[in-house]
Amino acid sequence: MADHDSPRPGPARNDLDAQALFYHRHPKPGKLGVQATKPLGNQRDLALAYSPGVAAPCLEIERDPSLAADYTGRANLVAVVSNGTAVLGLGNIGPLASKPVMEGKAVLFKKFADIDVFDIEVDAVEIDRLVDVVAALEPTFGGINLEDIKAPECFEVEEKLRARMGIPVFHDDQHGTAIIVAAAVRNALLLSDKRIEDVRIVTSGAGAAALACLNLLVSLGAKPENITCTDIDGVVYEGRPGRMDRWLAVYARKTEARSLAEVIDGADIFLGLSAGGVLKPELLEKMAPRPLILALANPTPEIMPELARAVRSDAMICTGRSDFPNQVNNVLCFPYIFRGALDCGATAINEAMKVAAVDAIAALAREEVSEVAAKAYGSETPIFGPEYLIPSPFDPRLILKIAPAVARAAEATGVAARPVTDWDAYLDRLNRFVFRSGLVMKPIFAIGRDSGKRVIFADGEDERVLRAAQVMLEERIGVPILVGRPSVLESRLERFGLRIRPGTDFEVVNPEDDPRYRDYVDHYFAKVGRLGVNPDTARALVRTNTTVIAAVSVSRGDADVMICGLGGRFSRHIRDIRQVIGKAPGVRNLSALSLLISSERTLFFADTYVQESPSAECLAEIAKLASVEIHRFGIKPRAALLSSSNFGTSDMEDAGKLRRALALVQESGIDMEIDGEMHGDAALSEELRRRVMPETSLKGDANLLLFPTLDAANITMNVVKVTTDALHVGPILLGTARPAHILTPSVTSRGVVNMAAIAVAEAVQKEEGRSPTP
Ligand SMILES: NC(=O)C1=CN([C@@H]2O[C@H](COP(=O)(O)OP(=O)(O)OC[C@H]3O[C@@H](n4cnc5c(N)ncnc54)[C@H](OP(=O)(O)O)[C@@H]3O)[C@@H](O)[C@H]2O)C=CC1
Ligand SMILES: CC(=O)C(=O)O
Ligand SMILES: [Mg+2]
Repeated sequence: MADHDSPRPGPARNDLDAQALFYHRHPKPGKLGVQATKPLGNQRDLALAYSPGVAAPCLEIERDPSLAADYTGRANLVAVVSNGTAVLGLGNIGPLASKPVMEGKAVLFKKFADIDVFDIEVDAVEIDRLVDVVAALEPTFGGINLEDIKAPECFEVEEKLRARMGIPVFHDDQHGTAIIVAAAVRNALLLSDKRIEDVRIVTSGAGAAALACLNLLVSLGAKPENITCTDIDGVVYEGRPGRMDRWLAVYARKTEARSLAEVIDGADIFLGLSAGGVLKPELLEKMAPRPLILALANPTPEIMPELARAVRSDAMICTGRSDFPNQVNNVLCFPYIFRGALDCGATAINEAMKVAAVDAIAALAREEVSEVAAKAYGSETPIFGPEYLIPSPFDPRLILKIAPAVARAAEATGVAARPVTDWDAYLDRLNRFVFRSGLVMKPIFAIGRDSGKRVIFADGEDERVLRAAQVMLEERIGVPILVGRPSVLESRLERFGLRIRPGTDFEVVNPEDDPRYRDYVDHYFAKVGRLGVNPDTARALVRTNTTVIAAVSVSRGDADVMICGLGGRFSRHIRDIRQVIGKAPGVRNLSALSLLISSERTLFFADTYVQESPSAECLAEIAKLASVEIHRFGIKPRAALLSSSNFGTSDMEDAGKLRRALALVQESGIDMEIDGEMHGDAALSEELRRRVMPETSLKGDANLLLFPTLDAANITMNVVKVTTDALHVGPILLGTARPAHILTPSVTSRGVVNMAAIAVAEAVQKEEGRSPTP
């Protein structure tokens, strides 16, 4: 094994570490698995997948190697390769310890661009050994993403591999970072009205990332003579003793200056890719007007934005972190540049493709933000300016802009082995990916962030709620109020290693002893006194029934939204909510919507929990309420009324009911795509649907499935959930006067957070009077 500079044994050092360890360990160790993409259910499948059938594709590929893209997963498979010599800011921790980072990169590739990854940690510090190992992997992969390999070795490793391999080789820490930096520089210079040819650049850091950034900036017009590098030993000057390889020598200057303080005078751009805190605020005073400060060291930038801002109010500031504006991080680039490269069978990622990525990213920040993209940014639509120089990593347009730009550049420069032929179909495929990825919840979190909405949890003592409450506080998506006994809450928080504490971090409603008890009883009795509940029972329920307590709290305005149902029967919880919170004005019936997010689709189902056999009127109302909810996710609802009858093939009572519901929705003038009654497969395939109903008013695949009965909806939803390994979000209770949701006993803590976020988003939009309307 390699020598490791800084082994870090021992227990978690802080609360985030503890959570990260738990996250990586449960429910299965690690972040990755392998999934089969073909059925293997019978003897015939086995004969096709393996011997003897597998011989046919083998021989085809032997005859024509390019067919590997048609018969294997190679064309969508990238190796994330590291030898662990420069892992994030952790240094040389070795290949084994780097594995969580490489698995992490793999997950980002998959989530943001649907690219499959094998993470390859190689025990090889010597350049030639590493190069030999990676080059020998060419038959397996469509691309190589080198990661966290230290400078200057990384330069030679990449150079040699690019020369030897016929697939893209891309050192992410160099070029991914450089592309984002170049996009930020381009936009900042537009705002400060400066030309790249004229600007003076000073770096802190002269490693993999810094030198690659400078090379790209020079190729875009920056003048080498306007650039000065500094590193841990100060200014990089000609003849300096110590490391002076051919990559660094390009930027070694003839100068008597020896420190950052001596060279920052008049600089337009500070490029920090070194270590936290190295840029002292007083140095900023010397910079040119409207300077750009790229303080990109992770996790602590070279200077914290607030310190920089205090000295230079005219500065534009970027960091590598997500908690400040202008996050310059290579995650904004590597998934999409590989997407474009793989989709055209690129044999390399060349300069033109990198520049295309820079152009696409920079232009995206200057574009007006669409309604859907705005959801990635929270309630405030970003406007191009000093606080928004580059897009957020969650901007759904990134893949749609960068991948095609890169593929076009590959084609134009002759490195596309399989050029895209049908651009409309390609863009359509990328679009569909964006909306079926796990980013579905992102707009909901963005709406609720920093809203300060108070979420009361009836099951405050439940471990899942305690974990969820901590996440909510960290993610700033609402202020939790927990119904529970303070001593129990304290001891459980301690036991689960959670940091939050009652009183300081969240409010508690103690059912055994709360000063508001009498007021709550009065409030409750006023609601249920004429529903068969006598005063004694009301008093007892306000002590013992935590759903009643939460509902009264929301009804009185002590909380904005409520979450219950982690235990007990749905029917009891909904009775309490009905009685205390009631229905929204104009709503005739409460109903429930469930969301399933799988790798293939995002599907909403209704009514999964409340109305046993909804009437046509009720179904029409469900369609309308569900449509409002789906709009909140930034998704355009496309509804299908499902039946065993396909456009009039049956006269069964339920089929007639669905036809009446369709007519009611259409008559009501609601602007939504809806059709039916139809079979489930016709709903999910426009092609099948058009075969029997060419005039269908529903375009594409339905994403809202409406059922004639609760049984049908609930059974289908659960079967789909298990067979597609989907994430269930819900049930989302529709039609209440204030947001109130009843979870199911199998919910996870992540499910609790998701539902709290949905409730908060609903409260925010209702308050703003801009609840999306169909
Ligand atoms: N935001 C983003 O997307 C990315 C951020 N980074 C960040 O950039 C930094 C460098 O990464 P990378 O280039 O891969 O690493 P390297 O190890 O290749 O380079 C680090 C460079 O920083 C210099 N340096 C270290 N400490 C100091 C200091 N106290 N003062 C001045 N210079 C110093 C080093 O000098 P010497 O060689 O003499 O020690 C070296 O030149 C890390 O903090 C990393 O987190 C990196 C990639 C992407
Ligand atoms: C962001 C990244 O790749 C790094 O810090 O190494
Ligand atoms: Mg890295």
